[in-house]
This record gives sequence, C-alpha cells and structure tokens, in this order.
Amino acid sequence: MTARIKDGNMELQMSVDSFVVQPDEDEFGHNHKLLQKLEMMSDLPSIFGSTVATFAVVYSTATMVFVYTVARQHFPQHLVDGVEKYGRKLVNFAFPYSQITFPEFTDAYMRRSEAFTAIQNYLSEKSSASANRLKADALKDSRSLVLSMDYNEEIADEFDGIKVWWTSNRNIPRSMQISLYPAVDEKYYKLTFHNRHKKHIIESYLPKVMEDGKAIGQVNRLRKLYSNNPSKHWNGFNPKWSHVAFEHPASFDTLAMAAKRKDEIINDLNAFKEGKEDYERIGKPWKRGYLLSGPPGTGKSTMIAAMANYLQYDVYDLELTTIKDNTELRRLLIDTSSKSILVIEDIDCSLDIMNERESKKRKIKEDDDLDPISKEVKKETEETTESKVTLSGVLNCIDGLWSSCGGERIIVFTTNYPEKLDQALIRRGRMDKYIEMSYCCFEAFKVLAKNYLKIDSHLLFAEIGELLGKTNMTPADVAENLIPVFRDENVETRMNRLIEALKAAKEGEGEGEGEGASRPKEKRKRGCNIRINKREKRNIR
Ligand SMILES: Nc1ncnc2c1ncn2[C@@H]1O[C@H](COP(=O)(O)OP(=O)(O)OP(=O)(O)O)[C@@H](O)[C@H]1O
Ligand SMILES: [Mg+2]
Repeated sequence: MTARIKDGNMELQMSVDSFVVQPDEDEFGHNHKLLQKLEMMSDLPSIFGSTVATFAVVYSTATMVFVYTVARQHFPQHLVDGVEKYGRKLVNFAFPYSQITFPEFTDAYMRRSEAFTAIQNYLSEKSSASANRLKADALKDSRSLVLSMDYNEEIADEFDGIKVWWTSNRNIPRSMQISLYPAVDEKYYKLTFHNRHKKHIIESYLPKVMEDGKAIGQVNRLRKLYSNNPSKHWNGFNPKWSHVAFEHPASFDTLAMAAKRKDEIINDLNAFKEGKEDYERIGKPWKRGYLLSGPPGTGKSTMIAAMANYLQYDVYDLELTTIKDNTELRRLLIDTSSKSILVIEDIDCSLDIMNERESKKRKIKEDDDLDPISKEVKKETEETTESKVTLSGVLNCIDGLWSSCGGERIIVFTTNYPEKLDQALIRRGRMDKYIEMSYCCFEAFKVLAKNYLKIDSHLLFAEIGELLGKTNMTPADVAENLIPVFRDENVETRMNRLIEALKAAKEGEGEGEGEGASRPKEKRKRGCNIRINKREKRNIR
C-alpha cells in the first residue's frame, strides 16, 4: 500500500508493492526479518545494477503473468477464481503481514509528502534511542541537531500492545531522464504490521503518528516573521509576503508584568489553543482578537513576541499604509497560514480608520469650506496618494474570508490611543480581549531586575518600589537604566542610576503641573494617562 495525504486526510492506495509476507519473530512467533531480506533482494538491481537479478525478477514476473493469462483463457472462470482465492489464503497464512509505504514526494512536481514529513518527525524521537545508524541534520539556528534513522535501519514501535516496524529506504533513479527537476533519490518509510491489526493500525495508530509528528514538526520548525510587500511588486517571483526567521527572545518569563495579569493572559491563550472542539461546537471561527494598548515602551510588541513564542506561531506584521485598497487587503489575508498571529501595530496611526464615522463627518465639513476647483484637486490628490483601505474593509476581512480560511489564528491590534478607536473595531466578538499595558509597577520591576541584574531581592528594592508607586516610568525606561554602561558594571551602581532617574522623573512630573516641564509634555504627546473608559472595557471583554 502507498499512503498520501489528501485534503488533510490520509488516503491509502493499493499498488504493486502491496504484498503480504512473512516477517520475523513477533507475538505470533513470526520472523519479520525475512521480509526485509526479500526486499533487499528486490532492491538488488538498483543497488548493484546486477543484470542477472533484474533478469530473474523480470523473468519470474513475466512467467507468472503468462501462466495466469493462459489459465484464465483455458479454464472456467469459477475454477480460476477459486484457485486465486485459495492461493491468496495460503499466502496470507504463510506471510500474515502487511506493509504501507510512505514515499517522500507526492507527485512529479516533487512536492514533499506531509505524511512523510510527519513520520520523519515522529521517528526522529524514537530513532535516537533505538536505531544504531543515525543521520544528523542541522536545525533552526544550526546549533541543534535532528537525528533520524539511516537507510535500511529499522525501528520497532508499540501501540496498544501491537508491535509494528518502521524501515527507512530510498529508490535510486534507474535511468537517465530528461527533466526540469534534477534526479534525486526518493526516500520512503515502510511500516510493517500483522494483518490482524490492519484496521486498528490504519484507523488509530497512523492518525496518532500523523498528529504527534505534526506537533513535533511545529515545535522544531523555524518560525517566520512575515511582512507584506507593496502590491506593485507582487508577481510570480515576488510573493505578497516576504519573511525572515522569527527569533525574538521574549517570553512570558521575561515579560515585566504583574504575575496575576500574566497568568490571566497565559490561561486565555491556553484556552484558545486547546479550544478547537469548543469553537467547532459553537460554530465560531477558531480565531481570537486582542487589543493591546498602552504608552510607548510599555511592552506591547514584546508581549506579541512572547505570545508567538508561547504558542509557537508565525507572525504576520501587516503594514496597512502600503495597501492600496480592500481587495488587496483581502488577497493578503487569504495568503496567510493558520497557527499565526496577524499584527496590525498602531492601528490609530495606520490609516484614517480610527473613527471612520467621525472622520467622514470631519471630511464633509472640510470639503464644504472649499471652492469647487480646490475640492476637485483635493479629491484627485487623495485618490492617487491615499490608501483606500477602510475600517469596514478591515472588519469584513477579519470577520469573513480570513476567518473561514483555516483556523487557529490570532489577530492583535496595538494602539497608544484606545479611546479614539471606532466602536465597530472594539465591539464584543471582534476584539475578544483587551490588554492594557501599563507603567512599570514594583512587581514588573522585580522581573526586570531578575532579567538584567540576576537578583531576586536587594536592600535598594524598597526605595525603588516606593518611587515606582509615585511616578510613571515605562518598563523600557527602567530596563534602559538597568543595562550595564560598561562590562561588569556592578548591580548597586545600576540600581542607583535607576533611583536617580526615578527621582528626576518624579520631580519632572511635579513640575509638569506648571509650565516648562519637558517630560510630562512629551508624555502627553506620546499618549500617556490614556485609560479606556468602563463602557468600552465592558464592550471588549
Ligand atoms: N513589559 C516589558 N517587559 C519586558 N521588557 C519590556 C517591557 N516593556 C518594554 N520592555 C523593553 O523595552 C523595549 C521596548 O518595548 P516595546 O517595543 O515592546 O514597547 P511598545 O509598547 O511596543 O512601544 P511602542 O508603542 O513604541 O511600539 C523592549 O525591547 C524591551 O526590552
Ligand atoms: Mg511596539
């Protein structure tokens, strides 16, 4: 049998290599090694190019075909059928094993079989323990190695008390062919098991191998950070998205935030990741929307990276300003894969979609004040320079097409000005969770102290805690003060630098009540003290 994945399901096809043979010793007292020896013999022509072996195989096959054809012509049909039936029974009795082959490529275009990759991942964990000869491949950062079984190696596996055997082998191209694609060895895996367990192996064991293999692949794969290319460059060679390896080191352990809030977000992500059945049952697309708000430097982008690392998802960073219209937006979103986070940073600045209704009203009023010629010139300029992606376009895409093309997707909007966002964007069901990133509190500082100073407590902590309670400093600013100015700068010096900075910020904030304070002015400009009002919060949660 040959296996391939079709529409996400495994499809088994009977082919010439389907046979039932006598493998060596197992729970039935058979010796499945014999099977491999037979296989090795059938591989002899490819391995040694032996004409004798080739001739023997061709001759015996031709003889059998000839005898069978003659018999069919000269003997009554029921007799031939009977002989065939009992012949098969005899073979089954003597060789009660089945095999399934999983070739590396699915078709002539050399597309790699999903089943093959999943099995490779599944076996990679088992090979290192049980196979004697292993192959090593570099993974991700080239520092870690993935081990897999070498050709003609065998691994035994057990499932619900049933023993199965996996072997790895390859077909060496036998003839010179003129092809666009270079001739390569086709690797394959072969699974051998007793006929008695065929149903259980096909219905339970193989789906489990696929699932486990895919999960291992998901963890091992090199994750990607995608960014959208300007549409004028899209063609067969330049895709809509270009990508680099996503190697952001952020994690929830290093994210400076109160532990309770962090746990709440982690639990939310867990519920989403494991909620496939729930979403299906409810009939809701398997996606979740997060709105991250907070002043610059409070860790919104860091949070997204931590989420992606936690879930092992790819990240699509969507730059709305380079998209011409809603059609382009739709094409871009359709081209994203599942198990991904779609990020639209600074949604308030990306487009004039903050409050579409408000801006429409404002625009009409502005246009009314213009004379007809200026109105026409303004319209033309807007048409040629402005992106025509609209809030409704974004919302339609999120709710419609994008939701229906594959599940396990997260969308994250970030903003410094949550109160300016259109209600349609933050309504319940669209943005499922609102996360407000705030200034550095003492608990968040302790995480930063652990990250940067490698300490859990210190005499100076009390003073820092007190100052943090009285002033607004972002985690980015706190971190900046904790970074050593020169190699091996001691911990006290760095903490004292932070204390000075906090005192200066506090004084600055005090003066900010009056005229001439630089920091509060800057903060106002950058959107500090923004708090989403209670009604909006209720809408989002
Ligand atoms: N909560 C945090 N935990 C850990 N590090 C943080 C946190 N907030 C900020 N930082 C540090 O400050 C830097 C800037 O933070 P980040 O880019 O995540 O802020 P932001 O909220 O996305 O800012 P902006 O609104 O300007 O995009 C990060 O590289 C990180 O080192
Ligand atoms: Mg950011």
